[in-house]
Amino acid sequence: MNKLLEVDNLVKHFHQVQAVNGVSFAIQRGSCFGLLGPNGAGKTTTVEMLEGIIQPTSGSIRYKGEPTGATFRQEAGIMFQETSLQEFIRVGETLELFSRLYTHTRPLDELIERCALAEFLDRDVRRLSGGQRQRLLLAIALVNDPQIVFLDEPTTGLDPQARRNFWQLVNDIKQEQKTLVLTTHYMEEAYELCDEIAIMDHGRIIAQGSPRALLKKHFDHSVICLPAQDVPASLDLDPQLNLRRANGQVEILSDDINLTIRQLMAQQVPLTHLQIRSRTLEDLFLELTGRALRS
Ligand SMILES: Nc1ncnc2c1ncn2[C@@H]1O[C@H](COP(=O)(O)OP(=O)(O)OP(=O)(O)O)[C@@H](O)[C@H]1O
Repeated sequence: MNKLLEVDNLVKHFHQVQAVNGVSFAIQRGSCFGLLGPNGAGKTTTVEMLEGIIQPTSGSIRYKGEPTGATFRQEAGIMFQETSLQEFIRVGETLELFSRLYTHTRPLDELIERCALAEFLDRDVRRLSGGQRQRLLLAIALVNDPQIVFLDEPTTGLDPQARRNFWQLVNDIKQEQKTLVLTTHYMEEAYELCDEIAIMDHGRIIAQGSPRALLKKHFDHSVICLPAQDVPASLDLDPQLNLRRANGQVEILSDDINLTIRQLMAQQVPLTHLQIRSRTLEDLFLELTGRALRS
């Protein structure tokens, strides 16, 4: 049995707010499954139903083929967005406190090394940087040596370097064959970490698959980027080409780069600053919803 967690037609209504509107998916053992979407899409509500923190209005969740219960609670690790860490205590004491909650735990020394916490063990948890705090929260999620780990927007607010360091940690955990469920606003993060993603909007899944397969299915185009001042408003291109102007740039979606460049040259558009990029998951989101992921 390769499916560790199966979700069928999950719905959650908060009075008149329809936060989650019937989502279904299965998460394979040892994979990283990502839920992506903008603020309010329903990611946290979905994950909190999976974690058992809130009850679904309807729908089912099965872990190892059974409704989630005591086994799931012992075998799941949760990295909360805002775990309220006990104030006035130190990092090492915090880990000890959480490890006492479980019958089966992972050696703390190993966790401390894995999450690079050795230097901060005696530090008050209020004095940690954003990256250090996230590493501590991850260590807490791993304290019971879970088979499935939930990471809810684990890198929100971190600087790019701290984010990349955190990704390395998550990749190390993946190597241990743990199953991961990740929510994120960052398409780059999903591309880097996830084997499969579900893109959510308005409480529904609007696209699902591996990041590469999704890009391949939806896009066989490249994007030609030019400074806006180099591209005259009167430019006459193939009418099927999609051209958009934003932030001082012109972006042209093209499925035939050679032809598009010939058309630009024929109209004396300077190409000194031309750049060509592949389309990203960010573009995919824009295409599917007509909105940018981060507004
Ligand atoms: N306890 C609640 N009571 C009422 N409405 C809620 C509650 N929790 C969430 N919602 C609403 O449900 C919708 C989905 O919220 P949710 O937090 O799941 O989205 P999200 O995709 O996780 O967003 P974010 O990225 O901002 O965390 C939103 O409209 C939100 O306002």
